[in-house]
Amino acid sequence: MTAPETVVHRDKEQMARDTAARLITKITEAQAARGGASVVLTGGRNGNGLLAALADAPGREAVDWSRVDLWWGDERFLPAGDPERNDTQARKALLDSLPLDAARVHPMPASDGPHGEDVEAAAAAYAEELATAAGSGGRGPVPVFDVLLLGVGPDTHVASLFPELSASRETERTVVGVHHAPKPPPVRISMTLPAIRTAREVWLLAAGEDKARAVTTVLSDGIGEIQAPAAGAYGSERTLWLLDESAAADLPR
Ligand SMILES: O=C(O)[C@H](O)[C@@H](O)[C@H](O)[C@H](O)COP(=O)(O)O
Repeated sequence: MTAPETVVHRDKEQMARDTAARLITKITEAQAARGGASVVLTGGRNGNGLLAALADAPGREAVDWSRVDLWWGDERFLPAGDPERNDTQARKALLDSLPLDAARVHPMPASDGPHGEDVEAAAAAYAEELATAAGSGGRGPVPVFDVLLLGVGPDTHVASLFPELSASRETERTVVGVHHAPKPPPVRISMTLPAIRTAREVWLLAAGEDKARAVTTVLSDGIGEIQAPAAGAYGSERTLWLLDESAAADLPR
């Protein structure tokens, strides 16, 4: 377990800009060292704010986007193209403007795809896609993710792992179906904490005063990962909490 580091930014806009620059650096370093880079995206306002900042980042041309693998940490289980889907929002914020290799962009299944409304089958299919991509060079059944991004919910959820739900207790599978999510829509697909923890670096994004309690709960109160799933989200090499002043307001200085 890597101890969480915190970086506090003036506001959410500065957090997005600085994190975009940080991600460009991390991707270019990975490409120089290993020929490619693997990033797991997250949904939500902070996650999409980061992608929008990347779209405007001066350094974005430094990345060879054709050698970036993109995965999702979670998805709202809706029909393809639904505006509420995380991948729809990511494409609008950034991806559609990048020269990505479509074969290296891995959206989670949609509810009108080959598995229909069977979210468990859809989750199992994504787990299989991860395992296939892992091959022999992966970390067990998932590829080596250079950066895994997570927005943090006001209730300390990350991805679609909500407090006390069974998905947050999963110890074996890498991807599961989620029902009764308190954040709509209720049916989702999510990577599990064991899958998240295989990433080299896990970056948690929390900006806004509505996140201050969640940040303090996890970083100061030492609450467990079932009650506070963000507490179980850490990387094998680094865990970074990227905050703004509002979200960090209740942390001991
Ligand atoms: O599907 C989703 O909604 C996201 O994956 C979710 O995990 C999000 O990152 C958090 O809820 C934070 O969202 P905000 O940044 O909008 O607060």
